[in-house]
Amino acid sequence: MKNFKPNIDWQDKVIDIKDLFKSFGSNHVLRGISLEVHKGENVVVLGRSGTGKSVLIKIMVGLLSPDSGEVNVLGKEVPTLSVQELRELRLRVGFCFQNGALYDSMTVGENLAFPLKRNTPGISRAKVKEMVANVLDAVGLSQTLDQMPSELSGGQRKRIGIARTLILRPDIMLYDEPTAGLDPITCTEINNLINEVQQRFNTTSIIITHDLTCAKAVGDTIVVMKEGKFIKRGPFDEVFDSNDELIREFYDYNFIQ
Ligand SMILES: Nc1ncnc2c1ncn2[C@@H]1O[C@H](COP(=O)(O)OP(=O)(O)OP(=O)(O)O)[C@@H](O)[C@H]1O
Repeated sequence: MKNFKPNIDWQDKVIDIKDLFKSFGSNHVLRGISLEVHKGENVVVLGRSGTGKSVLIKIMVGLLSPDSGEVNVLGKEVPTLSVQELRELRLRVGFCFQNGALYDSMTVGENLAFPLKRNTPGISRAKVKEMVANVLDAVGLSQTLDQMPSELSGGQRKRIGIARTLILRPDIMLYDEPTAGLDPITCTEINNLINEVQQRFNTTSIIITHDLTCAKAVGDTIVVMKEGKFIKRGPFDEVFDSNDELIREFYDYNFIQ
């Protein structure tokens, strides 16, 4: 449970998706998805493998186009955007990859400086240094500045991956399976970090996961996806305090893993 009250603006829809459909040939992946995400809200998308979570995320940032439906992200109708406009949008939507996607040949500090230098032409060395130090402090890993990624634990790599996304100060953070492959204690640390990011930077986040413990710890709202549709939506306790056959099935599946 969170030890703070998230500052969510329920009037401000940062993501507004209506009746989204997407098929690949005869594979009908998204079958009428609607989703509202508000400023400052952590929304968890729970669903088994292959239900279309990644397809949904890709449509949100214009990497795939929908067959029909509306996709509004940060006030922009994504399917109508030009290549340049999509580039600008993607800078405001930070994607945290499952494995952190760090460059093995660069130190932690260089890994963090890289996106900053690439996306902020003319930024001074002093400013880069300051921002790298700030973001490392935010993820609690200041001591790793000069280390190589290979010297980090799995959990530390995840934290640095999050820091590397955070350094561009995105409006939206997308976390893809943030706790996959981690032991329970490290999972808790990552869940805490996701909450700290929400509290400290007031970002809006979408967290894709199969992990119910993670969903419970970080989600203000949980949406459960099954066969291309959202079958439930609400706070964790509401969604899982349910005798609904479909939800029980998901719950049982999760704990057998
Ligand atoms: N570019 C594509 N071309 C054709 N089919 C695709 C494409 N991208 C995804 N799919 C199909 O869409 C379905 C949903 O895939 P998706 O990757 O979104 O699942 P997921 O819910 O993210 O699963 P996981 O949790 O395993 O990552 C799958 O059947 C996949 O094969």
